[in-house]
Amino acid sequence: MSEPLLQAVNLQCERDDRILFRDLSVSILPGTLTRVEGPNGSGKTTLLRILAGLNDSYSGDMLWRGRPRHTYREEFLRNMLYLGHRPGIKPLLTPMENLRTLMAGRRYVTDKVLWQALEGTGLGGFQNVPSRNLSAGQQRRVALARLLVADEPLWILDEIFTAIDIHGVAALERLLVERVASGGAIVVTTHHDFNLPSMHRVTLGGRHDHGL
Ligand SMILES: Nc1ncnc2c1ncn2[C@@H]1O[C@H](COP(=O)(O)OP(=O)(O)OP(=O)(O)O)[C@@H](O)[C@H]1O
Repeated sequence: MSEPLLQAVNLQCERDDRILFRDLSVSILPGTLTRVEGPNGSGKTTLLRILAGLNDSYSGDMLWRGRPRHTYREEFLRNMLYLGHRPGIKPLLTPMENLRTLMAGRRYVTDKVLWQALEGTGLGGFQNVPSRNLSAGQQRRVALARLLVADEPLWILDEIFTAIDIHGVAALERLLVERVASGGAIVVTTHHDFNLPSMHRVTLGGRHDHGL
C-alpha cells in the first residue's frame, strides 16, 4: 500500500470559544478522494485551509510524506494545489492573463496549452474578454481551468461545484475520477450531492438545527 502524502494527527481547532473539531486524524493517500462534509459553519473550509497550510490556528501534527510538514513546507507547497471557495481571479485580467498568473511560479506551460485548457472548461471565445464581464459560473471556470494543467499530486478543493451548470458538474466529476484513477490525491468539500465509489468521508459538526 502506498504511503500517505499528507497526514493530520489529533487536530483540534477552536473558533470564538467553540471547538470546531478535536482528535481529528486524517490520512490522504495517493489515488484517493476524501470528501469533507458537514453543515454550514461546521469547519469544512477551516479544515481545508489547515490541510493546505493556509491556517495555523490549530493544535496537532501535520505530516508531509511522513515528515513534519513545517520543515518541508516548500516541498509541500510545490506539490499541492489549493482552490478556495472563491474563484480568486482578478476581474480586470482576461481568463488567459489570469491563468498565466495563477500558473506563475509553478511549472512552465505554453500559452497554447493554457488556451486549450480554457476551451476545455467551456470558455472558448472568452479567453481574451475581461473577466469582470463573465458570469459567476464562467469566472469559476477560469479558476477550474487550472485543474486541466495541474500536475501537483495533491489537490485541495473547496466548493468547486458552486455556480457550475449540470454539464460542467458532470465534466468536473469525470475529471476528478480520472485524476484519482491515475494516482492523484484529492480532498474536496461540496454541498452538491457527490458520491464516488471508494470515496473517503470526513464528517464535521454534530448539530443539525438546519433552520430555513
Ligand atoms: N477568520 C475567522 N475568524 C473567526 N472565526 C472564523 C473565521 N473563519 C471562520 N470562522 C468561524 O468558524 C466556523 C467554521 O467556518 P467554516 O467557514 O470553516 O465553515 P464551513 O463548514 O466551511 O461552512 P459553509 O458550509 O457555510 O461554507 C464558523 O462558525 C465561522 O464563523
